[in-house]
Amino acid sequence: MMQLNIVDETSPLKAVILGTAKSCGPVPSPDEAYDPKSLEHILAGTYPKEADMEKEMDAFAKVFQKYGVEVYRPEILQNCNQIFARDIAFVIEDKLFHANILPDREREFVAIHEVLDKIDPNKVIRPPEEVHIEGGDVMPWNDYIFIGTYTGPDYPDYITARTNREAVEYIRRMFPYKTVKSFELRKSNTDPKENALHLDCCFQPVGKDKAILHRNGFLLEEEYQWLVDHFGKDNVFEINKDEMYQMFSNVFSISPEVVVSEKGFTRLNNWLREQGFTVEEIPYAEIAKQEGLLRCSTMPLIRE
Ligand SMILES: NC(=O)NCCC[C@H](N)C(=O)O
Repeated sequence: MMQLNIVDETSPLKAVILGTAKSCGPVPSPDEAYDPKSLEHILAGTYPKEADMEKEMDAFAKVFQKYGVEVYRPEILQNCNQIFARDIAFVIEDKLFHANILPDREREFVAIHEVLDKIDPNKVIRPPEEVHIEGGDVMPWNDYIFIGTYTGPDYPDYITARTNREAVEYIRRMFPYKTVKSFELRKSNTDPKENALHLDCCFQPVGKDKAILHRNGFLLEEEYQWLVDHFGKDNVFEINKDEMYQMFSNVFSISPEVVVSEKGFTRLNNWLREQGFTVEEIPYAEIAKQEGLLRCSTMPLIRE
């Protein structure tokens, strides 16, 4: 049996699911897109090619190999985009939650059966139907659980709003001894620069006490300010609109000292190195065209 353990975003990684770009299907039609950045590239004729994305994911897998991380891959489903393993499930402490994801993406979950078979069935939990939640919005951070949400009355109009009020209440009920802190995110179905698709598209902790953050991703100034105060202004790397669009906040921590990042994120990578991090740079700009990057492509199972 696999003993799951995730209580933060950065402790040394032991086991992870990494998505796959294999057999991800033809270029979607504009009405099949479920995020504005994919839509932009579909319309411009620049949607990423499977072979290019596979190369990027291979580079990511090699970094895991270098650090001795056990990597699981989903079973390949025909013509199914399975790159973003993050959203289909998430682990908090020793439990794996089966996300109530956008219906367009539900098919992706069954493909991780190799991992599910190794987990005590009592530790695999499916929230009730009214709880909409995706792993990109969920971040355990020691005594806290951070959750990105959108609770406006027009929630049903946004295909980019994936985690609702019921989800925040549900996680509070499941973890009464943790502080569940929710953040209202800015949503747009059409403009990727005005859309924080998930919390990890505008914020992520790195190391033990630092964070990458984008103010405009948050709808409420006081919630953004809470994060600045929590980490301390000097520990926050503020990114601009274009950097959020490039997915600067979606790097991935292998440990408190090692961060995997995109090779073109020069300003961020320099800052990380100045702070003492080892930065493992890989190419990931093709996958970035689908409004997801490195954190989105992983689903951590065990951190030490
Ligand atoms: N955690 C994430 O932000 N995941 C990225 C998911 C991108 C995918 N195109 C989606 O819209 O679901």
